[in-house]
Amino acid sequence: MKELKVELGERSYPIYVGDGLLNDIATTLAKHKIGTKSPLLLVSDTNIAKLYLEQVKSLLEAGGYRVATAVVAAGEKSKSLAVMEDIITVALEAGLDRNSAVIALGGGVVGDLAGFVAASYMRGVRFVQIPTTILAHDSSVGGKVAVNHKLAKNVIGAFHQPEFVLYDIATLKSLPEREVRAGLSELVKEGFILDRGFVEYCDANAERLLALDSEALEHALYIGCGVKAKVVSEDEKEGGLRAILNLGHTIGHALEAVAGYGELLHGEAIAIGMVGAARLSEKLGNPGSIAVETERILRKFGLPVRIPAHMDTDAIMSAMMHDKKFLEGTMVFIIPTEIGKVEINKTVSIESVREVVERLKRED
Ligand SMILES: NC(=O)c1ccc[n+]([C@@H]2O[C@H](COP(=O)([O-])OP(=O)(O)OC[C@H]3O[C@@H](n4cnc5c(N)ncnc54)[C@H](O)[C@@H]3O)[C@@H](O)[C@H]2O)c1
Ligand SMILES: O=C(O)C(=O)C[C@@H](O)[C@H](O)[C@H](O)COP(=O)(O)O
Ligand SMILES: [Zn+2]
Repeated sequence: MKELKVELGERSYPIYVGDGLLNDIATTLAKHKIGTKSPLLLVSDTNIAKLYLEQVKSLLEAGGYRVATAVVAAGEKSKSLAVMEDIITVALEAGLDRNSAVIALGGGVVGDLAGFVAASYMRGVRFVQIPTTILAHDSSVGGKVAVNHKLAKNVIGAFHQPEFVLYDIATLKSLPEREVRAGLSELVKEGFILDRGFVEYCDANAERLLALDSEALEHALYIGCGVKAKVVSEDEKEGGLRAILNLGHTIGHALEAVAGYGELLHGEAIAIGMVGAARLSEKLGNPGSIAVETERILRKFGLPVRIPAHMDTDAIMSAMMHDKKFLEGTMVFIIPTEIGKVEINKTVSIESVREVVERLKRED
C-alpha cells in the first residue's frame, strides 16, 4: 500500500492506494475515529452496487457498524438536487445523526453527490471516499462536492473534505473500456498541468494503462493523486493556483451541459477541452507543437479530440459563460505554455474561443 497526504492543517487526511484495501474498510474507519454508535450511510450507483455493495456492507457490519444504503441510477444525471433529496430521505429514515458518516463507494458521480449530501446533512457530517474509477483519483481528493444545474455543471456545491480516501485498485478491473479511457484523460491531465515526466510515462505506458496492468496503474494513480494533493494542499478553495486543475474544463463542462449530461463522459469532454486550450495557447503565441502533442497523446488513449459537429456553437459559448472562472465579464482560461506547464490567463478573447470551437467542429 502507498500513502499520500493532503495537508490542510486540522483537516489533513490520507489517501491510501493499493490492491485489496477494501478488506480493511472497517478497521480504517475505526482508526479514523468513526465509531459504531451512529449509523453509516453507504452511497453507490446501480452498476457498482451489483459488484461491490454487499461486500462492503458485510465488511462494515462485521466490524460492528449499522449501515443504511442508497443506490442511485448510474450516470451523470444522478448528480441532481432531486436525487440528493432522495438520499437525504434515506439518511433521515435510517436515523443518521451528526456523528454519522457518509461513505461514497463509486466514481466521481457518487463521490460528488454523496459528498454534497455529507456537506449539507444536518449542516455537515463526516465523509469517506472509496473511489472505484480511474477518473475518481481526481474527484475523491480535494473536497469539491456538487450537483449539476441543467444550465451548468457543478454550480450547486461546497468544499467538504473527506476523512480519508481508500483507493482499492482491484475494483478498477471491472471498469468498462470507455470508462477506462475517460479516466485516463483526467489522469494524463495531472501531467499536462504540472509534470512533463508523468506525461512521458503515460505516453510510454499507454498500452499497459489501457490494459489495466496493476503495477502501471498503481504507479500512475499514486502520481496523479500526488499532483492533486499537492495543488489542493496549497490552495484548498481555489483562491488562485487550484484553478490549474481545471485545464480543459471551461470548454469541457460546456460540452457536457450542451450535449445533455452523460452523453459525453466527463473525461471525454475534458479531452476535447484540453485540445481546445492547447489551440488557444497557439493563438496566444505559444508553439503549435503543444496542441499537436496534446492531441497525439489523447488519441493514443482512444479519446475524442473534436467537438461533435451537430453541437450548437452559440449554446456552447453561452454555457461557457456560466463557468466558475468567468469573472466580471472576463474569461479566465488555463493555458498550456509547454507540455507539463500551464498558466492562468485572463487575456483570451471570446472571439478566439469561438474560432477554436468552430474549428474543432469542422476538422476530422
Ligand atoms: N470533485 C472533483 O474534484 C471532481 C474531479 C473530477 C471529476 N469530477 C466529477 O466526476 C464525475 C465523473 O466521474 P466518473 O468518470 O468516475 O463517472 P461515474 O461516477 O459516472 O462512473 C463511470 C461509470 O462507471 C461505473 N463504474 C464505477 N466504478 C466501476 C467499477 N469499479 N466497475 C465497473 N463499473 C464501474 C459507474 O456505474 C458509471 O456507469 C463527473 O460528474 C465530474 O464532474 C469531480
Ligand atoms: O479539483 C479541482 O479543483 C478540479 O478542477 C478538478 C476537476 O477535474 C473537476 O472536474 C472539478 O469538479 C471541476 O471543478 P469546477 O469547480 O470547475 O466545477
Ligand atoms: Zn474534471
